[in-house]
Amino acid sequence: MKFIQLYGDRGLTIVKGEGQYVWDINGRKYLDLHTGIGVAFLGHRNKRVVEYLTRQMENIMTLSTSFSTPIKEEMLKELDPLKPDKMDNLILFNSGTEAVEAALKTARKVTGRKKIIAFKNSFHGRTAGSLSVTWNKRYREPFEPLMSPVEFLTYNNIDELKNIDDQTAAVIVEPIQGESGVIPANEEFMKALREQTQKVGALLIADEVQTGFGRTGKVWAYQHYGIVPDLLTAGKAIGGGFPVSALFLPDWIAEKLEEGDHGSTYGGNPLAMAAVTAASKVLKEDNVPEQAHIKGELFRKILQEKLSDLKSLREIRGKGLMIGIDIRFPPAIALKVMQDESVLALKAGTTVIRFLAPYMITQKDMEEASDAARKGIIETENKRVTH
Ligand SMILES: Cc1ncc(COP(=O)(O)O)c(C=O)c1O
Repeated sequence: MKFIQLYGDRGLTIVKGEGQYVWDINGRKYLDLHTGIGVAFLGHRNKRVVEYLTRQMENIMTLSTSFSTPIKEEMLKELDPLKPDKMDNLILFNSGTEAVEAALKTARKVTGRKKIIAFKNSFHGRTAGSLSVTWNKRYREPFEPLMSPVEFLTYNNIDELKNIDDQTAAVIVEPIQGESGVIPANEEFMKALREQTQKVGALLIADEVQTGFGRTGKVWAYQHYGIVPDLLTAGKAIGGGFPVSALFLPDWIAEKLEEGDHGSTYGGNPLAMAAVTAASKVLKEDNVPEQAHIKGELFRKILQEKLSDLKSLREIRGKGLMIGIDIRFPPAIALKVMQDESVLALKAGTTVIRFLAPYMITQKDMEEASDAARKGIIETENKRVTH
């Protein structure tokens, strides 16, 4: 039997992970800034997460949310101080795309409207609903017709926000566009977006599957912008490595959802709840958002120092530990060179090397990663000249 490779094969067999490192089958150690596309933000096999999952496995692993179990209460208690402003309710799913599907359905039900607005270069997932609000035609077009009507506006363009009208159910936005190249929204844009959605009665969905749970230096990235969205989707980091996602919602929206409106067999299973409980504890006890802020600043400074003389460097950007190095060229060669230097990173957009580091990354790790990036970029420049 063959496993279908929907993501490019990196040619490595990984057998172990611990903190910010992974080891391959030959015992070679790598600094992991790929982190399963941002999932292992709390490090591989975070002790607290392993402890909670192990304990939960000894009790009960699977249970429909029709039944209650003590870990649910514990999770709600631990998550409460971290919840997005005014969002006292949550529904659990298993992947980011599912949380987005639920957000879109909820917006339609609550507003009675159909139109969804998204932004150019957005990425929200690859199931039918989330794919319809994902910008990349290469992902979208072979599967059309998808959900409609959907309109794409230019990210960070305030003028175009007037297209959000009283037919609009919701606007979905990434506070920092991740997949398309680590592109932060600017503050005036987010403020104007909040104002316009409020004016016409459209819901504002912050898709924080990649930015959420401390990665950008705040628990939620919208908190950088002095606004509060109506709905928030989270995934990746929130389970400390376990597959789980969430839709957060305020009372006035939650009250309008009825039994049967949505569902998921695995959503809210006891293991996922144990993972979220542990991850929430770690986030608070280790001041993870603050560490991500401080370390992100340091990492960008080191990268600037080591890379700023390179002629292909366009920009080093991001917030906290969500960092993009825009190099004008496709990053494939650079990523391969870095991997050979024992640093795993990933691509974003067409020309960006992306680092999604775990919060326990050290200054030494940052220096090694920056040296590897330098080598990779120089090799890219040389190959582009000679070929
Ligand atoms: C902002 C955003 N939304 C949604 C998704 C989809 O998440 P998943 O791959 O877990 O379905 C991603 C994945 O990268 C993402 O970055």
